[in-house]
Amino acid sequence: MPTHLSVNVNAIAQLRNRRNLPWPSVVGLSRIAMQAGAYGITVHPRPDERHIRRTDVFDLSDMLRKEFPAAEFNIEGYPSEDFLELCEKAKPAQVTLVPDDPAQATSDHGWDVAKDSALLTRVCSRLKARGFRVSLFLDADPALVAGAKAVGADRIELYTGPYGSAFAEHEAAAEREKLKRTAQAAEAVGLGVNAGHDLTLDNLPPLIAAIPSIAEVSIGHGLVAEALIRGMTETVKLYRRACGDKG
Ligand SMILES: CC(=O)[C@@H](O)[C@H](O)COP(=O)(O)O
Ligand SMILES: NCC(=O)COP(=O)(O)O
Repeated sequence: MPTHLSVNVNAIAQLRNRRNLPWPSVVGLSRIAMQAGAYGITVHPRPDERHIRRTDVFDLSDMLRKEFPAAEFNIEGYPSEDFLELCEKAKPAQVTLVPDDPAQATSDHGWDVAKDSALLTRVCSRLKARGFRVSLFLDADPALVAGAKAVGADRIELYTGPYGSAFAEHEAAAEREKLKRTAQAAEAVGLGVNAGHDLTLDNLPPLIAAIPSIAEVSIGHGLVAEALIRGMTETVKLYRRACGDKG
């Protein structure tokens, strides 16, 4: 089975939030992503609503349920009471638990599953009782896998940030190897494997070639950057025409 693509729309919300205007539309662009064959949509609503707002979560959940009933809606975040209640109301297919501090600029590490085992056990059980798949954001370290299994997660999400920022090939190869060994350890104990953070058109194919069993990747920043590049030529032509330029 090919690796599923979940499109993370945080960056679209961040661009929209620059103005008090409704574009670019998070729901509209998610619809386009789904029409293009994405498997699902990912959001990471942060407590300060710097990008995804609570209302986006409900609007996306409604749109996907009505227009793409087979789509996977994936909500990521730190399991505060507010976050858990948001998930319970929005009813995603998957919740990805991330150990982020509210002030953190972006996700930059996975769970310390031993230290947070009581919290994670309680939260996995609560979310799974609602029928949501639970995935735990984890660093590339096979030693962490037993703890993820023990707290009751269904999947792990490999944190690929160090891989995404390793530009020298020998560094990328070393990171890929750690990710591969962690994925193998997870599969050996029956955990599914997702991956995400700073994946791009360049670094994704070698990752999938090394770990073909990755069930799902969630990609936002690189994908949205690529969409802007690929749409620029056509858009400038349209604006030139709007200026009356017939050349
Ligand atoms: C959990 C994870 O890897 C993140 O990539 C996250 O969803 C990105 O968050 P920001 O878009 O806020 O940087
Ligand atoms: N779950 C990881 C994710 O959604 C990736 O986001 P990004 O780093 O590609 O923006």
